[in-house]
Amino acid sequence: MLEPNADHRAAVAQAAGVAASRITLTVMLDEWAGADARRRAVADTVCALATGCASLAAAIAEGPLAGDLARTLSSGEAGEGQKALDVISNDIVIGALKAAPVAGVASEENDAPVLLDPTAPLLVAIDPLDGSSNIDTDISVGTIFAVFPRPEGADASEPSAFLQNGRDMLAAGYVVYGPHTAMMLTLGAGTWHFALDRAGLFRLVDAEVKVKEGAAEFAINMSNYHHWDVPVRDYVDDCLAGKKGPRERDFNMRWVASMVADAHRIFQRGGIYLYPGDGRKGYTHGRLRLLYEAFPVAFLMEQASGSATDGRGAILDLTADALHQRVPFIFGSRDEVARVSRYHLEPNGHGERSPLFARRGLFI
Ligand SMILES: O=P(O)(O)OC[C@H]1O[C@](O)(COP(=O)(O)O)[C@@H](O)[C@@H]1O
Ligand SMILES: [Mg+2]
Ligand SMILES: [Mg+2]
Repeated sequence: MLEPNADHRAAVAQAAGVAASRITLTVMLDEWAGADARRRAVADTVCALATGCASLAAAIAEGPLAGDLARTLSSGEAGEGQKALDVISNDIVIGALKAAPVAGVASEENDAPVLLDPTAPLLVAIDPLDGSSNIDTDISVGTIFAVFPRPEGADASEPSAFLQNGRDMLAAGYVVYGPHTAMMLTLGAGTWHFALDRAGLFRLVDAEVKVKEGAAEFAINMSNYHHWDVPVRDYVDDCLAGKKGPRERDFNMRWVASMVADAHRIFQRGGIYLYPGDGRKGYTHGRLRLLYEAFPVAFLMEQASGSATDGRGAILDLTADALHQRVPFIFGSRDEVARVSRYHLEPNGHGERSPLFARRGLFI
């Protein structure tokens, strides 16, 4: 049987030029929390989430050997039917959060908040499994989470407790279950990158993640081109025009259809992700959910010198007005996100755009 042993791993690490042993998430969190009670609560919550995600990684790694994880249990609007693995993921992460100081959980998989310890200081918003359309194809999926304070006196079983501003978030992160399992985490002072080892520990890869500028790579589901509004079409047209267009360089395109995997690539090499609102029924505000998809990724991005917008303003300046609210979501390298914002905010020719390339159309 091919079972990688410690020697094998050390050899790989040596060959890759990295240290074989790295500082763990638990140690980082412990150091960060110190004697501060609020920080300690956040650290315990992130630890609980990490434990849940490590078990989930093991279940996902078994694939079809763990049963038909991709079987559809119910169909939903916007192609979001619930799959078996969605439900398993939800049970695992909520089960793990029972050990943390969390009053309630707003999950993509539950219509209403799930009440845990009503007097606890924190709330968690979570997408237990992002990219569920990819389960049966062995493509990366993920978990996305946001940690909020429980407002004074708020009842965590009520959606209103969760309807907070993006800048109220205390911590946010995601775990991507790819060829290796990785976590991106922010506690509000930078973005940290970890990888899961075979013993189930998240080990530090980079404590100063920075999203590069100047990348020529965009991610969008091109099949929706004819449903987009003018600013988004103009932006993509300009990228597609390549060297002969206003951008004067060729662009590459990627679309994993697991937002976490697209985000993870952008953290590694820059670029931009767009899921705008479009003309299809149910897609006026795009597809992604504000509380547990856009907020956490926007927080991670801003803490890594990237940015995130709905086309009009920073995602983190929004205040949620419904638990499962959708939002047009554009994030990535700061220069590209700023450019897309200009296309939205400057209807007549997008600032520096040459009239040769200007499209006439209705500004939304
Ligand atoms: O199939 P589409 O419309 O391109 O949508 C893909 C997008 O939908 C999502 O999968 C939504 O996440 P869920 O799997 O949690 O519903 C994003 O991760 C992804 O970018
Ligand atoms: Mg999702
Ligand atoms: Mg999901």
